[in-house]
Amino acid sequence: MAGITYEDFLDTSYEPADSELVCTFSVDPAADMDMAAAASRVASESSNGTWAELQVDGEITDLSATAFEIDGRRVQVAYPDSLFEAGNMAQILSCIAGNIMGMKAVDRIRLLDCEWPEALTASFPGPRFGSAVRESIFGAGDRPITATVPKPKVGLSTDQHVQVGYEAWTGGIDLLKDDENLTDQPFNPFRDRLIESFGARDRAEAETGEKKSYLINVTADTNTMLERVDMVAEEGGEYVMVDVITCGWAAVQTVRDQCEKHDLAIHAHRAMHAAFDRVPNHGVSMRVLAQVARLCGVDQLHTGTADLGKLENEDSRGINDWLASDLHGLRDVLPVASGGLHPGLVPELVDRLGTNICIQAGGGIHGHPDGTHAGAKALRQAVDATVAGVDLDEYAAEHPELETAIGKWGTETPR
Ligand SMILES: O=C(O)[C@H](O)COP(=O)(O)O
Ligand SMILES: [Mg+2]
Repeated sequence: MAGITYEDFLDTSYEPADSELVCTFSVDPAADMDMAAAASRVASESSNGTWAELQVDGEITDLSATAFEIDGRRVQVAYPDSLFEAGNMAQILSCIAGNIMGMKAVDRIRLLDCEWPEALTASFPGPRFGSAVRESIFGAGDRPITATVPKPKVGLSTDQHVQVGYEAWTGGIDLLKDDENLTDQPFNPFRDRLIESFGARDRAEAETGEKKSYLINVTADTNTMLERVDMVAEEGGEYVMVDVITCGWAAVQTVRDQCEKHDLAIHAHRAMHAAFDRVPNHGVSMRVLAQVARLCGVDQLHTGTADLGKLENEDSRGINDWLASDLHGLRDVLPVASGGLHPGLVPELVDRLGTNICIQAGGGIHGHPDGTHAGAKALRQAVDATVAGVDLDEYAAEHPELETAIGKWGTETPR
């Protein structure tokens, strides 16, 4: 490294090797810095450089990254394979989305996209099931699967929560889901909720003849999560739910290993993703967070509602397409559209995102004027009509629950 300066990390004639991880950034240099200097500092600080010219005795492995493309504010950097510890997502992110995010050489920097090389990809398990859950668990054929999260998101007692789940299941919903901030609070303890919900699930299955399942939120410190994963398996579940951003990717990787032992699928809620991806031109894009989630092995991931719901989202369609695309043989991930959805939005949602999705509604079911059971029926009716290619108003004329939902919310996008 002796005598190496920032400029040595910039080479616009460089062609990345297939084995390298290529990252695309948006870079706004600091006011007193030109783009070439900022780009070389990005490559330097995220691989083996620092602010000073280093004096190192003897030979060391050259793990320098190379900024090889600058196009406007778009900068591409190639990282040598040997910079990374195989299968260690925390270490990878500490390189490509680490110190550079706060470096004074840039005003703003956003990691937009990654091209994952084969060997690094193969060091991760990827999803155990992916979108195959739609068919293998629910036999859903061409239709999106549906989920609901009881509201209010916290405060319902176990009995109340379970009753809401039962009414939703028997109304036609496939999946009951915990909300992101419901785990094991005294008003609704995890173990009681798990056992009583599975009892209600069994009754709902017997009553409807349909498969029903439950996304119970195991999010906690990692050891506790592993105990909860074991508990879900022992009691006969198919899934666990994890708040993947707040608990961190290392924990997700550990949960993924435990789920492999029990044949459980992972539903990934993305609460706090917007802290990374909402500010323009800074942070880590949802596209990259989704890539990381797929590598770490979640089966279902919240990726937004294609601008139809209550939450801001980045390019749901593009992210979903990436989750379905080939990634050196890794399984795909089922996208979950959630946040402010209701029956009237279903046709447009399916038009924008297709049917290989999970449609989830909380308020759009439990806010139905006739209650949860009617709300669940209305959502399922909207899905069935959409998949059959029948106009929603026409279908509603024969289905009073849907008619009431459309009468209340129409096709409006909530805030
Ligand atoms: O966790 C979620 O995705 C939200 O709780 C969905 O709730 P909403 O449908 O009421 O917006
Ligand atoms: Mg929620």
